[in-house]
Amino acid sequence: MRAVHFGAGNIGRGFIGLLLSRAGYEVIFSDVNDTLVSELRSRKQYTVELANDAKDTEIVTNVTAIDGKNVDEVASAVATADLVTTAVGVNILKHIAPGIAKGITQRIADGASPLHVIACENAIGGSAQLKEHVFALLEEDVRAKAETSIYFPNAAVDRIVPIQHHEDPLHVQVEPFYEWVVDRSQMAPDHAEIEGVLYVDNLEPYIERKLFTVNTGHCVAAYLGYVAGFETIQSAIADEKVVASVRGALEETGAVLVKRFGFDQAEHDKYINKILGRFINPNLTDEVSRVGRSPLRKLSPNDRLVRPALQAYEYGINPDHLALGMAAACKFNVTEDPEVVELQEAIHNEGLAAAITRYTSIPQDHPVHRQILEQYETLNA
Ligand SMILES: NC(=O)c1ccc[n+]([C@@H]2O[C@H](COP(=O)([O-])OP(=O)(O)OC[C@H]3O[C@@H](n4cnc5c(N)ncnc54)[C@H](O)[C@@H]3O)[C@@H](O)[C@H]2O)c1
Ligand SMILES: O=P(O)(O)OC[C@@H](O)[C@@H](O)[C@H](O)[C@H](O)CO
Repeated sequence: MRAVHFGAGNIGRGFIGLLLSRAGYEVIFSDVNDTLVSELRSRKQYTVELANDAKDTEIVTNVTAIDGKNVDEVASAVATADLVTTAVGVNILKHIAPGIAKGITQRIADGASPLHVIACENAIGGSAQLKEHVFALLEEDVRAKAETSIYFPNAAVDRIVPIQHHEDPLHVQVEPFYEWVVDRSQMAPDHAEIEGVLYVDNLEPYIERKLFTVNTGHCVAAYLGYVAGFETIQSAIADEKVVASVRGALEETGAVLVKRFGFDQAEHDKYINKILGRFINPNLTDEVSRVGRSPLRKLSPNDRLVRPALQAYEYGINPDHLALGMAAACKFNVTEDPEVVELQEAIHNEGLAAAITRYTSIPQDHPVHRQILEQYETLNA
């Protein structure tokens, strides 16, 4: 069995590639990073190290790579693959769509078997977004056939993999915990199961619980940690004020999740504590610059801050800590990040109120908008 996985980065090597290799797939990574591609091609294996006290390691074998910049090479790999997965970043999905579309066109012409394409990105409906990009590039007759033979089940993936700083560019350190949940209702009826993946009939509670707990808590810690002068999540979360605000934000998203999905409150409280424990992991060093990266994506209407804050408001839950997180995002000034530069320029040129509306879509007369401005003033003070 062959899997083509887009993105040989942290989660690609440290989680998806590892699980697919363990499950018996030959994993063909497609990446635009020449070093990663040539190292994977020549060595055909790499090491994953667990961030536990024993620093356990596992060698991932049966892997190789192709140049993601070469659309024909990508298309040929997709045309003959048994599975396609991605972990490139949700904003990059449109850039990998041409190779996937060309590969689907080839495999349909060859009469190949049905295919699952699973986007493992931090987003609601990641695979559905990829499908839209891909289908927009297909000829009408191919699109009609692809509708019944190419499946794009949505997924939720959870494993903290920081930026790596090792001599070996392939070595990757990961936290011990992982969870990969795939929406079975969007798959072919006789689909093969990957060991280690949880298949569910309704992904919504899983993806929202993950995104609005792990990722909401993470980015609130990153933004408030940055404002308080901390460089890592581990040092930020050790600060009493930061952790109290993170917990506050997770109580707000938790109240929304309990109402929306009927989760048991006590179970959800345990889930929150478990997530906070993962953030603290002393064997990991996770920089606030990574966790807060792409603030415009994180401030967008369907993402980890705005969506639960507006849902909270609708339910009569005060999203004060989420507003604080959004205010802190507006102070996140890691200038190597193009989204930070754009946000800071917008704040400078249009003013904070207009910039918040532009990126969050929250109108200026909305009470949550007012809360963000108030929290920004609190941070100034
Ligand atoms: N790191 C984590 O803790 C974590 C956990 C869960 C989910 N995620 C999600 O996984 C995705 C990847 O995150 P990451 O941390 O691994 O990022 P990363 O930057 O380490 O990896 C992304 C990889 O994609 C490659 N890439 C970029 N453009 C490409 C293209 N056109 N074709 C092929 N490859 C391309 C990059 O070169 C890089 O190697 C994101 O959506 C992220 O939200 C990350
Ligand atoms: O990858 P992002 O930028 O969406 O979010 C940054 C982190 O919160 C994220 O990568 C987590 O480490 C991960 O989602 C844990 O499962």
